[in-house]
Amino acid sequence: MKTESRTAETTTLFGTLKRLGPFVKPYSWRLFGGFLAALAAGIVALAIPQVMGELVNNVLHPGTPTSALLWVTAIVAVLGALEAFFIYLRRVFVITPASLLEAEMRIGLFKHLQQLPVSFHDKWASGQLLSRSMADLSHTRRWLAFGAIMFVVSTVTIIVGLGVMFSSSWILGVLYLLGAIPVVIRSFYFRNRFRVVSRLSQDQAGDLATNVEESVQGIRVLKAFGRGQEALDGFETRAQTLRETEISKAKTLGAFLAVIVSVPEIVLALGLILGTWLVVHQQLTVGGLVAFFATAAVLARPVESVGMLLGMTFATKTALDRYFDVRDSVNTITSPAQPKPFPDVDGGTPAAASSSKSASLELQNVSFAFADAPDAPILKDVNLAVRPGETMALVGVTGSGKSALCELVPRLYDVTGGRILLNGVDLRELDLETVRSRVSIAFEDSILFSSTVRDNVLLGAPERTEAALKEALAVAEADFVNELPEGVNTMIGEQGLSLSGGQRQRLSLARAIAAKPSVLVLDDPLSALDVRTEEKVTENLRVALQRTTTLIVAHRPSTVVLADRVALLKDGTIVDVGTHAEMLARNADYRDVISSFEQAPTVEEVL
Ligand SMILES: Nc1ncnc2c1ncn2[C@@H]1O[C@H](COP(=O)(O)OP(=O)(O)OP(=O)(O)O)[C@@H](O)[C@H]1O
Repeated sequence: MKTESRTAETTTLFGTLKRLGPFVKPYSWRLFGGFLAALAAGIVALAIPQVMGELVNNVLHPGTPTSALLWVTAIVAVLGALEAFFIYLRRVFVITPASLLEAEMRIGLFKHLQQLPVSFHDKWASGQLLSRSMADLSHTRRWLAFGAIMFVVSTVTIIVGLGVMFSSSWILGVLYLLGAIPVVIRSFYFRNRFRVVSRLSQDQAGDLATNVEESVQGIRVLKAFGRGQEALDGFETRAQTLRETEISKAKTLGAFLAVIVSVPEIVLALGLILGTWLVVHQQLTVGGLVAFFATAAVLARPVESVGMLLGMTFATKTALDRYFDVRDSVNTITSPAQPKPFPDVDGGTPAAASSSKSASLELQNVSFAFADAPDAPILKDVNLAVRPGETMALVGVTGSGKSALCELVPRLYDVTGGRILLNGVDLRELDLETVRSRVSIAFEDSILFSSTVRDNVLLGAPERTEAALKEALAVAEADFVNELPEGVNTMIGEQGLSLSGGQRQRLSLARAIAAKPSVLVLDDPLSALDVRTEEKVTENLRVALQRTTTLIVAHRPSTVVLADRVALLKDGTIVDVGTHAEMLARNADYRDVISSFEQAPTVEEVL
């Protein structure tokens, strides 16, 4: 299983939230408007108890005219309506920017994922990337639209409310403030514990998503081998682990909430005793006591929600840390600051340099090791020169590094030593996009996207014409597309029609051909074809790609024979290059490899 790098918890809450700044900046005025609206709602809510205090002190006494009573009631009702209006206004202000910000961050992440090298994707499990781009960003949106604003507003409301309480009675105010001490102490413990447990739960949710994805992708294998129960058991264990973490998270929050809710209640009970004593000793008016308790009642909600909002803020910090883990991953395969123009060996002007002009391909002392095994190079001191327009077959036993070598040519990985030249220029000195438009590759595992046959084949084509489509399909012997329900407009891929392995390979090959590359790299793209079709395709390729430099990984003598020359890869290096006949005559290793291709499996091998 892929294990992405989980960064240690080194960032502070402020440090992480600060990184939202550039994303928030375009919407700062609207978010500020939302904050003001929420603040106004809080202040209006606080004004209601004051009006009630006035009511008790100055209005409610024997002989009060009904009109005065109606006036006060009307004021309370208007204040209530105003509070509701400001809450509505907050939503209007923040919902659009928060959802836009979420979409932008998501698109930014996707763009970054597209740019990151294959070595990054080798390490990171898809479920982790999925949960970071979906759940973590939804969490951030909810926090921004509600949590952040309400956290600030609740804090301000509590501070203002405390001021109001002090103005009613400083003794009661001090009592209320003393209640904050256990809450503050508790919140430190809460912060540390909640941070750990919320990170754990978000990571485990990502692992679970990976688990679902792998099981769905491998459903045929699980069914065929009767391993459904095992997969279910594995999933259940992970789901249970996540559930336990969620419970632990809820318990942590619950324990904190218990303190944050019960302490003010206890303080209020003590306040009632003290307040009554103060009223009896005429150090406080009845109206003042009513206003104090009404304010405390209004503060009960922000005090309670501040705990929840703190939890939400820490969970958002975790979500953002997870998001930036990916955004901070450095793209190691980039264009140089000043790329050289693609060298046009035919001597034409750059404008005339069509992408279908062939180029020479040369590997000079190339070595390569995967990032997770830097001390075990797959390729060592590889030297190989493919002339413009030449077809070079690459032959070697399984696991000898043929695919690794192929993937170096379009810079899916970078060499760890030596260099690869296109028309004499190091790939790393050329613009990356240019390299990838000049080099096209077809893999053994053909990946098709949920789209039409046409879109899949013309994915990298410089001209998306009918002629280019037909030509590529013809060379790849993919005439089966005419039999599909809607021909080239038939939807294929995960959301469309399923194709056989050989059909998929031919479409993948057609895609590489339609790109009209200068260098075509074919990493065993014919392995799923029957021998006759493979021969036909190889023959077509020879005719159609006369001007295209081709490096083809071959597993069948029929393909090798049609190549101009063959290179033998052994122990991570090219040990011999020559025509098929020359190699057969002089190289015992080559004869071994070729005969292993031809040999029918023995009874033991079959069993
Ligand atoms: N991402 C990776 N990280 C580490 N090692 C890898 C990675 N991908 C492949 N390898 C290893 O590199 C070696 C060469 O693999 P490669 O796929 O290039 O061989 P190959 O010659 O194309 O094999 P085959 O003919 O079976 O396709 C293998 O030992 C393989 O296990």
